[in-house]
Amino acid sequence: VVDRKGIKHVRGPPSPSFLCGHEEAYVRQEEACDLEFKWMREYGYTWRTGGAFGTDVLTTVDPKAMQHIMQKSGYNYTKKTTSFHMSWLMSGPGIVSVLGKDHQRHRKIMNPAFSAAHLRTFLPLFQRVAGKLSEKWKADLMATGELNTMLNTWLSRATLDVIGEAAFDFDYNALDGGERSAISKGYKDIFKDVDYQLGKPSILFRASWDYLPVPLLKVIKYIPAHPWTRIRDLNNLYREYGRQILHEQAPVVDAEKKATSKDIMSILIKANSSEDPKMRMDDEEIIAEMYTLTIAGHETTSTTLTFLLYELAKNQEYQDRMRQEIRSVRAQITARGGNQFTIEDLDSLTLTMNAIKETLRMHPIVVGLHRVAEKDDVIPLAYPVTSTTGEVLTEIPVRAGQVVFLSYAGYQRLPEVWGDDTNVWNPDRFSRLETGKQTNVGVFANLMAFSAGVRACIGWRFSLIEMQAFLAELLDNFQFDLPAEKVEIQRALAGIVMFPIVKGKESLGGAMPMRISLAQ
Ligand code: HEM
Repeated sequence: VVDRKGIKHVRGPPSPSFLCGHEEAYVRQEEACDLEFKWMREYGYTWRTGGAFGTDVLTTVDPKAMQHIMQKSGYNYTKKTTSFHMSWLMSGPGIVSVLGKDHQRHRKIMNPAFSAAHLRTFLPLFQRVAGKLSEKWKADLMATGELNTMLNTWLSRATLDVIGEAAFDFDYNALDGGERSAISKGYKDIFKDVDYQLGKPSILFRASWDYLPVPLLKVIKYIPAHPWTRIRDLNNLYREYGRQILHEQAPVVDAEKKATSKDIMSILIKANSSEDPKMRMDDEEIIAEMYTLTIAGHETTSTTLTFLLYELAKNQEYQDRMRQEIRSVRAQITARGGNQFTIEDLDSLTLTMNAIKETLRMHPIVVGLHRVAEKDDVIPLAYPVTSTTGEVLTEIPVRAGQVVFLSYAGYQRLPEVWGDDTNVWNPDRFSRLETGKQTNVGVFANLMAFSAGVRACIGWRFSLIEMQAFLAELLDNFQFDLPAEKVEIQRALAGIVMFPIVKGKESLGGAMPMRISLAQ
């Protein structure tokens, strides 16, 4: 191994500014991830970009590097201060904002509620909420014949109701727009308000966190200016609800009901009380977990569904085929005297599953993640790159403290892995992919959309079943078309989170106008 100081020998685009590096250009891209798609073509699959304050960031879309960093190195690659502290400001000490041993403790207590067997029990809930959404659309369609609406808003409310009930048996009442939907209003566009189109001062302020002690960072929450007040208000609102929910959840409130409760929080509270007292979560952590589950578990799923239905509106032929497959399985269910899809029925919907995979591939909601090497290390590459001096690099030695950006969006466009048409939404690719030849990464379908390893998405199976159930209900009943008036949808970035907006109407926030009618 050649010992080197830093990664200066790795090629990459020249840094436009010592202070901000490429960070400003990255967050201000018009179309999410166009920059890395360009750099991948120019420099190969691993390159160097500029971070803030003259630092170098190793950026990669290489599957072997991802497998090494996220899957094989345990906690040796940690989160950047800006990212875990931002989560802390939003949610408090929940699973997304704690590190190392604390993270292990949280994860252990949360895992039982996310077992494959337990998640199956949520299917009737997913179907009930999808059915409710369906009824609402049908009622509107009775009056108008055609519904021109913001699809993302409806789906976001539906997935919020789902996560409320699944996570802590709580009715957010978002689909009905009821009183408790204060929280749903509080969440609306939170990522956009906090992270969208950051200017230089915000970028530098956040980058400075890497150099400050964590106790000092805690006072950021008291800064009386946007976006910190916005975060604080939501956090306060949430803590109020959290305490109320925790009280409603306490075993003393209704011991009989609690014994049979299957929501995530009940299982978590049971797992917590059977832990060694030193390892237990306290109330503050449990409330933070509720907030975390709500924020991690609703817009991610609803935005993925939004992009999927957008692609179906553009690909009518696939939409028809998907609907036919759903209806033919539904006919079998009726023939056997049933009235709802079972998990096995949903799994038999190959076209639906392929559409979900393809949407996660093309439109990953979390476009990539930063990690920091805790120790000196050597990162192996599946696709060697050429150094500034013309050497072929098959691995990259890094020093402790090196920041790495893993672009999931970039990896998921590699022609070597996914085929030549990677910029086209083509779900049928998943029926012909030879997965045996690929480097094994991620938790599902070799995608990185749910990340990988010790901090992979805990809710990926939950999300898949939820999406399958919603699609079976919605495609059976409705036809999705682009609006009659042409609008341009852009993929906007808030930090590393992607969401759709209408070009020229950015002030609307997340938006996906859609024309919905009854399916023939
Ligand atoms: C399509 C939907 C989803 C996508 C694309 C997604 C993606 C991700 C990604 C990329 C991470 C890693 C974040 C990081 O390391 O900073 C993550 C973590 C997480 N996700 Fe998801 N997620 C989805 C749905 C859900 C759902 C439905 C839930 C809950 C029911 C959930 C709960 C979580 C939690 C708690 C974490 C933190 C895990 C940890 O740090 O140990 N997610 N998710």
